[in-house]
Amino acid sequence: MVNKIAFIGAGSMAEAIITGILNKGVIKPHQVYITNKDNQERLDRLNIIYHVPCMNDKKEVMKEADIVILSVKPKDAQEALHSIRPFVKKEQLIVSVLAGISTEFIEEQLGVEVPVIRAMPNTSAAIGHSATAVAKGKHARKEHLENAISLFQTIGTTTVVEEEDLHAVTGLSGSGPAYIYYLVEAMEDAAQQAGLQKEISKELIVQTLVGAAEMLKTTQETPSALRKKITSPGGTTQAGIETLEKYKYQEALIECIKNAKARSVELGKLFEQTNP
Ligand SMILES: NC(=O)C1=CN([C@@H]2O[C@H](COP(=O)(O)OP(=O)(O)OC[C@H]3O[C@@H](n4cnc5c(N)ncnc54)[C@H](OP(=O)(O)O)[C@@H]3O)[C@@H](O)[C@H]2O)C=CC1
Ligand SMILES: O=C(O)[C@@H]1CCC=N1
Repeated sequence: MVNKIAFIGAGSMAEAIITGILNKGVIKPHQVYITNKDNQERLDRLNIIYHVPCMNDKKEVMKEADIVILSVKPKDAQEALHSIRPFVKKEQLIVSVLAGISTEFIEEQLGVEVPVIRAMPNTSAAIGHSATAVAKGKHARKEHLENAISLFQTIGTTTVVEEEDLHAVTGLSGSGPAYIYYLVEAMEDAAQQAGLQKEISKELIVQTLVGAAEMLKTTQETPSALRKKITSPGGTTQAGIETLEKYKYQEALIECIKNAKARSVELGKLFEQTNP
């Protein structure tokens, strides 16, 4: 049973996870402690919205926390880890959502044989629909992995992967929602240019995405088979898809995910270099 969760880092991802876990009701606001670097205004805002204890006191936030969620940017990893190092206990489970940063680095920087789980959720956690992947570090055992899975299960699906695969996962599903929002931005622009009212186009676009996602989830059919059913020879979809082919839409997406993965690898290399 989890009595206390500590968040080190209070940005977008922390807030998405906090919203998701509190909405489920399994964890109560008084069990979630949050700290950041120095942005008091942000802590006050989170306290007002979620009624969670927020403070600029790492010792107090870390004290008796069963799970510590690291949610700072990769560039701030070392400083944040050093700032909690004096308060980390071996019994605590450290869960990192940092892109690119290895469990080995976290273990080294904390200097204790603490169990570390590396996770890659996405911001759909806020509504219970994250696709999260998790991998365990050297000192993490089966029960630690199970605890992390239980936590992330409250905010969506959880998939166990090898740690080396988390770079690819980051490029695919960690960043993934942004690619979809980018697509929607373009669909909204196109709708506006075609003279559709904003409210009307919004409803149509969102339901089109929801419907397509549900079809992928509930039918046994491949995306390609589903696409072909919409594409009448000589029809409108064919005209649309031919335009996407002309602009190398699929190639662009493949390169997008490859580059996001490569950036995750790069972030690890950049920010795992220890400063003396
Ligand atoms: N956003 C997303 O969609 C996803 C993000 N992630 C990962 O989550 C992590 C956080 O990302 P995101 O929430 O977007 O980032 P944000 O910039 O929104 O938040 C970063 C937080 O870290 C805090 N911070 C910085 N330095 C320290 C420190 N030394 N001690 C304590 N807190 C510190 C900041 O505090 P202050 O404001 O005071 O500077 C801020 O609250 C990243 O590593 C990212 O790779 C993973 C999956 C998805
Ligand atoms: O852009 C980033 O680096 C983070 C990691 C996954 C999503 N956002």
